[in-house]
Amino acid sequence: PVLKHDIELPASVPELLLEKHANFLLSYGTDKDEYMYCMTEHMRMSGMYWGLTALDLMGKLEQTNRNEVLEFIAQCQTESGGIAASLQHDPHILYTLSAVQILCIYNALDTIDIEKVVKYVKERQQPDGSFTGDIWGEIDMRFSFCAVATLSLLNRLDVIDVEKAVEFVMKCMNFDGGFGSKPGAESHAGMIYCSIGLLSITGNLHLVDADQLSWWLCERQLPSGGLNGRPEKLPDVCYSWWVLSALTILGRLHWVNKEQLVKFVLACQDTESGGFSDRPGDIADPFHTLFGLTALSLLNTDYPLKKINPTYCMPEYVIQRLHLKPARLD
Ligand SMILES: COc1ccc(S(=O)(=O)N2Cc3cc(C#N)ccc3N(Cc3cncn3C)C[C@H]2Cc2ccccc2)cc1
Ligand SMILES: [Zn+2]
Repeated sequence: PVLKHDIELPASVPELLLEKHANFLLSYGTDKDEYMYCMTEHMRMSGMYWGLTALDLMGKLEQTNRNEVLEFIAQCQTESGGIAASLQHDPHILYTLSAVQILCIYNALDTIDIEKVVKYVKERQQPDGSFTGDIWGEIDMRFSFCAVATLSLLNRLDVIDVEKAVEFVMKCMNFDGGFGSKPGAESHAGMIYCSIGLLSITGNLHLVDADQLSWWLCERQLPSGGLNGRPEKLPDVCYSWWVLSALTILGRLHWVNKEQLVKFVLACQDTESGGFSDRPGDIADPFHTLFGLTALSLLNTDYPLKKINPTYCMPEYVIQRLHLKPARLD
């Protein structure tokens, strides 16, 4: 039987509904007893990072409540130095990165105790170079990226063993040129973004086979123009980010069909509520709204969006303000 791994795009797709997306994000999760507000509490810090980065790309950051966000982040830093997703939650490296990203965008790093954040991240590194997400010990290459991205944003990469960190990432490389979450795990676009991002920050892109890996990444594009995360999977707008950012760092963004992908991304807009969903017709959320906008930013469309930095997934002007120069292959 022919398995269906793609979708049909509608004949015509809407232009970028920028104002609708801004309103969708500005009002998302404000109603405290709304279902989504409760469901997203466990990842609130990341949800705020996705929303604020998307709003900044659209030039709407001044419409956000800066003081309220900074106050919330200060309250989420725990005794350990790590930062939690929400009040009374346990700290985790995922949310520590999201918090530091938000503070860099607001240019307000003095809101938290930087030294204690640095100590928390340093404590996550294992003898084999890998990183745990929190004190419970789960190892995942995503956490290596979070650790290196966080410390480099704070200009404190000196506190960890970068060479061992790179060594662990390279142990996660597979024969197809891709990367998995642990040594032996199958290649996945999200893990390729994390590994290439870490190699970009640490200046080790020479360790990968750019052609083989870029070929695997371009294989993610389907007839609908959308990108999936693994072979045989359906297209999803958030994979536009994982794949396009890695291809941009590898200097091979031009290998994807830009027109078809732009059409797919625009088809994922929710014309009623605003926001983007993973595929046309699904429910919009802040995560896919950010990654729909970052795809259009990376693809250099004529839409009025700020440039996104492919390594940090933060506005380019913020990375420049921090004097950071993550490596790219040209
Ligand atoms: C919709 O039920 C969910 C399921 C999981 C999660 S999650 O574990 O917190 N998380 C973040 C995430 C946030 C939102 C939003 N708003 C929506 C989805 C989504 N996914 C799930 C997803 C995305 N594409 C398809 N799928 C199924 C990724 C996941 C893992 C992830 C976390 C951080 C950075 C990258 C990836 C949240 C909601
Ligand atoms: Zn998705």
